[in-house]
Amino acid sequence: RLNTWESLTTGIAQQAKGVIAPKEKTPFITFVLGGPGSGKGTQCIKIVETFGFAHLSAGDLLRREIASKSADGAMILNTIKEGKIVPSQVTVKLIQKEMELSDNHKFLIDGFPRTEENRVSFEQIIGVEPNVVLFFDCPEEEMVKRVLNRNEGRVDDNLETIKKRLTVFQALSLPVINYYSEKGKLYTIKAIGTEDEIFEQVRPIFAAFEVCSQTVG
Ligand SMILES: Nc1ncnc2c1ncn2[C@@H]1O[C@H](COP(=O)(O)OP(=O)(O)OP(=O)(O)O)[C@@H](O)[C@H]1O
Ligand SMILES: Nc1ccn([C@H]2C[C@H](O)[C@@H](COP(=O)(O)O)O2)c(=O)n1
Ligand SMILES: [Mg+2]
Repeated sequence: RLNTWESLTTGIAQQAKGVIAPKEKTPFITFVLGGPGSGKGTQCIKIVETFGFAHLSAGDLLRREIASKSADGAMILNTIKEGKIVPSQVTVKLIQKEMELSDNHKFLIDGFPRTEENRVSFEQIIGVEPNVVLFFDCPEEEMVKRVLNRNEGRVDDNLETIKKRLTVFQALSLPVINYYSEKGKLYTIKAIGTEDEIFEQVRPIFAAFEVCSQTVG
């Protein structure tokens, strides 16, 4: 059986379904990390507009499962309300499905990996490592202010859950960020200022990769 890496590269999964042309380009994967409210989703929209990535938000995929009342929906809802992390197998399978369905080869995977278990599970199931890891580094006070002002009706946008999410971020997500720093893949963005000012730190990172891919051919 082909793993996702092979099927993404060759497009055989899509060809078998007879709907999408073979994928000729190697996947380019960016993980987008940062605490709750650090501005990941906001900046992903700008990256998509400017650089044509497919945006896969792990949180959005999990919320979609809740809304569709799938078998895992109730468990996911309780986990998110508690500010905890959904078992990796569930989240990675949702990401895998989206990657296989996409006809893009450039993926922004937003809010993932949140834990070492997430990270290892992605490597085992998808069989590939990220090319770039972005870290939106934002002071806690600012993150809390932004989340409380977000007003999108999210079940986790309340002070009690935000405090739990910040604790989980410090304990479980920072080690993942340190791991990628040691691997030389981490790009840290100072996530304060206006959305446009922050994007001006993000833009050159992807612009450099665009130049590289054009040079290589
Ligand atoms: N630079 C900024 N200045 C002020 N507000 C911002 C800025 N960037 C984003 N916001 C706002 O802050 C809130 C949180 O942003 P966003 O949803 O992008 O964060 P996130 O990192 O995706 O959070 P989460 O992990 O909870 O999904 C949103 O209401 C957004 O409009
Ligand atoms: N890798 C992930 C991503 C998200 N979740 C759960 C727990 C988060 O608090 C919630 C919301 O995610 P966000 O929209 O803030 O990225 O979804 C998870 O368990 N694992
Ligand atoms: Mg988000």
